[in-house]
Amino acid sequence: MRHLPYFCRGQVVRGFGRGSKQLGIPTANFPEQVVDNLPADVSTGIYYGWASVGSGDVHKMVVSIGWNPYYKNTKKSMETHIMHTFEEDFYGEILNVAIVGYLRPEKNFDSLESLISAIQGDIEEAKKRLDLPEHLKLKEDNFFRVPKSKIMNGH
Ligand SMILES: Cc1cc2nc3c(=O)[nH]c(=O)nc-3n(C[C@H](O)[C@H](O)[C@H](O)COP(=O)(O)O)c2cc1C
Ligand SMILES: Nc1ncnc2c1ncn2[C@@H]1O[C@H](COP(=O)(O)OP(=O)(O)O)[C@@H](O)[C@H]1O
Ligand SMILES: [Mg+2]
Repeated sequence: MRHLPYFCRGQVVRGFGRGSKQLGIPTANFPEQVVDNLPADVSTGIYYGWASVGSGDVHKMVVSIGWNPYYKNTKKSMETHIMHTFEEDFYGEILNVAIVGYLRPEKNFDSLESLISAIQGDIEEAKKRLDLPEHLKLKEDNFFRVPKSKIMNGH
C-alpha cells in the first residue's frame, strides 16, 4: 500500500447507530465524499493509526473501511474508533486521521460476539503496533497542528 501513511479529514456524520448500541464500540463515520476520495490502492479492510477531533489531542485509533459484511451495508463506509473516552459525542466536528498500517481484511462473522471480539483484538494489536518508534513519530506530524481558524466550518 504505497499510499500509507494516508492523511485525511472530514466532518463526523451519523451512521446506523450500531457502533455504540450493539457493539459497545463507537465509530465516528466520515461522509460519502471522503470515502469516495480514498486512493484506489487503499483497499477495504481494517487499519490503525492516529486521530484527533478538531484541534484536540492525538489518540490511537482503528478504522474500518468497507461494506461491513456482517451487516451487509450497500454503501462503503469509513469508520474510526478512537482509543479515548470522550465526555460527549462529537457529530459535526472535524475528525483528522492518519492511517499508518493495515491489520486485516473485513470479514463476516456468525455472531455479534465474534464480531465484537475481533474488533477488540484489532484494538489491542493496534495499541501495540502504534508504540513502535516509526509510528509514534507520526503522532507529532504537522498534519495534526491545525490552526483553529482552519477547522471551523464556514465561520
Ligand atoms: C476495528 C474495527 C473492525 C471492524 N471489523 C469488521 C468486520 O470484520 N466485519 C464487519 O462486518 N464489520 C466490521 N467493523 C464495522 C462494524 O460492523 C461497524 O463499526 C458497526 O456496524 C457500526 O456501524 P455504524 O457506525 O453505522 O453504527 C469493524 C469496525 C471496527 C472499528
Ligand atoms: N472513542 C470514540 N470513538 C469514536 N466515536 C466516539 C467515541 N466516543 C464517542 N463517540 C461518538 O460516537 C459516535 C459514533 O457512535 P456510533 O454508535 O458508531 O454511531 P453512528 O452509527 O452514528 O456512527 C461518533 O460519531 C462520536 O460522536
Ligand atoms: Mg459509527
